[in-house]
Amino acid sequence: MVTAADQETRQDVAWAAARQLAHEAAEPTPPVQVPLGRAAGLVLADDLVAATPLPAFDTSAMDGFAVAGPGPWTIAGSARPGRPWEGERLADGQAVEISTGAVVPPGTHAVLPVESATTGDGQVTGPELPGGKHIRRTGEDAPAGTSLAPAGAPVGPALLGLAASCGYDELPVRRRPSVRAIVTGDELARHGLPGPGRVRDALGPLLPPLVADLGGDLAGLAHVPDEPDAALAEAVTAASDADVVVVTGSTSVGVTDGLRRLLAERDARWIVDSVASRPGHPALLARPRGGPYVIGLPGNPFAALTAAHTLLGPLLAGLSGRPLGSLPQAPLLTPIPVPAGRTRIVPVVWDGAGVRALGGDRPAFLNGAALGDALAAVPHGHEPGAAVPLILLRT
Ligand SMILES: Nc1nc2c(c(=O)[nH]1)N[C@H]1C(S)=C(S)[C@@H](COP(=O)(O)OP(=O)(O)OC[C@H]3O[C@@H](n4cnc5c(N)ncnc54)[C@H](O)[C@@H]3O)O[C@H]1N2
Ligand code: MOO
Repeated sequence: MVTAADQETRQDVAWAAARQLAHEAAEPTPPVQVPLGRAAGLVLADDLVAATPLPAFDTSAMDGFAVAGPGPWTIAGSARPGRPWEGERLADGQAVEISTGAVVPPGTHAVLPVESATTGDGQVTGPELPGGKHIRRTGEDAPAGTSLAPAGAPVGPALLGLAASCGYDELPVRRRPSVRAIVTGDELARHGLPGPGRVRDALGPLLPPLVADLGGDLAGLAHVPDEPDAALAEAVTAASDADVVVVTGSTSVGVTDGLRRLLAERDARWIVDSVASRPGHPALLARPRGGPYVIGLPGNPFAALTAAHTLLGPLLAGLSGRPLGSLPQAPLLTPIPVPAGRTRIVPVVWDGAGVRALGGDRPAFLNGAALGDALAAVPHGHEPGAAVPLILLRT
């Protein structure tokens, strides 16, 4: 439970509140206009509005005959996509051979599909059709001026196609925020087997795809020794061209964990200074005066992964103008003990009507997360079968 005093100090912030605070702290990057071909994966900076009615003209939904009045009908020409019928208005008793997607001539009552039509001697016959049958009317999908997607919507394949259908050549978007990562730890090895006093760096390989999944552009990743403190200070200064600096393995209170000392020296504004979650408790988010946002992820790899989803994901969403949205939920079928006042983050897999905890989730062990479909955020007092929020790990 977060008390008013905790909110003031930003310590032990409840897990859901930490996500919210990280999102709210972000000032969105400025909008830019980019050609459609470069907009995929970015976020709309403005509503996407239909400039014309959609469809923009009455169009045939079938290959067949546009007919006027009761049959039989005399065939008076043809209408093809991009090549409308040249007459002015179809008179009763007339028909025009028409293709799907062609302009429906004025005066048309309905389109008779070719499968229902009988032709001969320049005439066509067929069953009586209700007015408007097989005609897609102007503006039937959306009248001009309709807002089709709100600012903050991610630009995916369908949105790009929709924008093109509306006649857009460029879109107003926000660029992906840039991230620089600093991995600290004198014990870390980047190749070969772990052994006494020697830990393989798990976060160097984990961070680039994670940053991309969370909506950022990783501009660089540096390995920095624990001591002296000046090494971390220099690395953070060198990373200040990014929107966000992520530092791993320096969040705790030991002599080799200098991040909090550095943030104090730089008069940083605290946004989150530890989260009431397990793992990921020492995670932090602060902003030194005049510098980029700084996120501290715990050195334990699974703790770092959960903390990135808690703080980095929402911060990047806010920077790119995406709403935080509510998380999907599913019943968690496995009993999970959760200490009072904490949220446990556990890897889960889909299992029929709900999700099942996988295990393999001690703070330094990524086995469960490597195989999981999602991370479940489990509150204190959870009963098996009750729904919990999920952070999806696969799409
Ligand atoms: N007195 C206290 N000590 C600790 C506390 C505390 O509240 N009081 N919190 C513990 C928790 S919880 C965590 S999590 C860690 C966080 O520590 P740091 O972020 O400062 O990280 P380190 O101490 O450097 O490393 C912790 C652990 O993780 C290993 N590590 C570090 N980086 C990597 C990497 N890139 N790849 C793989 N493994 C890594 C490191 O060897 C340590 O074993 O603090 C606790 N202590
Ligand atoms: O909470 Mo730490 O983040 O246990 O590993």
